[in-house]
Amino acid sequence: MPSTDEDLAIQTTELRKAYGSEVAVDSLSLAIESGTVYGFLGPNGAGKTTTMRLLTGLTQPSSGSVRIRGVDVDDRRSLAPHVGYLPETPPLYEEFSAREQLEYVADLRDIPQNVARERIAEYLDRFDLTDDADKRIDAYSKGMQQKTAFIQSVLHDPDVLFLDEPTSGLDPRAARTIRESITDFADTGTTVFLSTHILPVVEAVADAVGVLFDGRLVAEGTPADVQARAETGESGSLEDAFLAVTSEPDAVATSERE
Ligand SMILES: Nc1ncnc2c1ncn2[C@@H]1O[C@H](COP(=O)(O)OP(=O)(O)OP(=O)(O)O)[C@@H](O)[C@H]1O
Repeated sequence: MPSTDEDLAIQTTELRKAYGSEVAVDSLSLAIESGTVYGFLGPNGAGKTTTMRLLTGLTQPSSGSVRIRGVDVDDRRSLAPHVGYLPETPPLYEEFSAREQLEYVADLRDIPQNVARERIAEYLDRFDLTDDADKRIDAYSKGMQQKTAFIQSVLHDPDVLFLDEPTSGLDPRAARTIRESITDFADTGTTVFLSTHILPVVEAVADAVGVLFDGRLVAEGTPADVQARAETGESGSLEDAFLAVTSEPDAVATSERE
């Protein structure tokens, strides 16, 4: 059954972003249904972070449009309660402890204090941060900061979650906790837009994959579809497919349009 606009958590139409003569994102049309975990892949400089910033309204497009849950992305007041974003460089107050940071974000998000305290305690425990929760963030390792940043992006239970390299700097246990959290969110209907270079993470959690190359979407579908279309053979991994479609973008883009 064709999806209607209301079923779409993320919809972009002919999205384009240029910085001077440099076109970072071009002709990007996405239609991502609610509850999907969408793995967004692409080599360095392909335009993934720019896309994330467009999808979260932090950057204005040169042309094209973005709708989140059917609402124009510029309507930030309506969307803020529903959207979570873990950027590449997360904003954390280094002089705060993780607990203070999370309580501060909970307050900004209007989460009632008793609910916030309970939720924060659960997440700190889940991410093995309880013992360090009252230390200043500037004394944290990169991984501890990343875990704190992940928690702050999901504290308000968003319907649409944007994650830019969420497992960056994390040890295997913490990375697994993030993967499990993504799956748990998806099970409760959250849409997760996940940008990462770590293909096994995408293979483990994504229902759909989009591959960006030079600002354009060169392949899209289920991980199995993308592998099949890249003609990497039955034993081909997502990595093989990624390498194939990001070296011959024209061929795949053409087959996508047929
Ligand atoms: N603020 C900016 N001003 C000028 N050019 C920019 C700006 N932001 C991004 N670009 C350019 O846009 C292109 C896409 O960059 P972007 O950071 O979106 O890529 P990416 O896929 O996230 O890369 P990586 O995987 O390395 O993080 C690059 O050529 C980059 O130099």
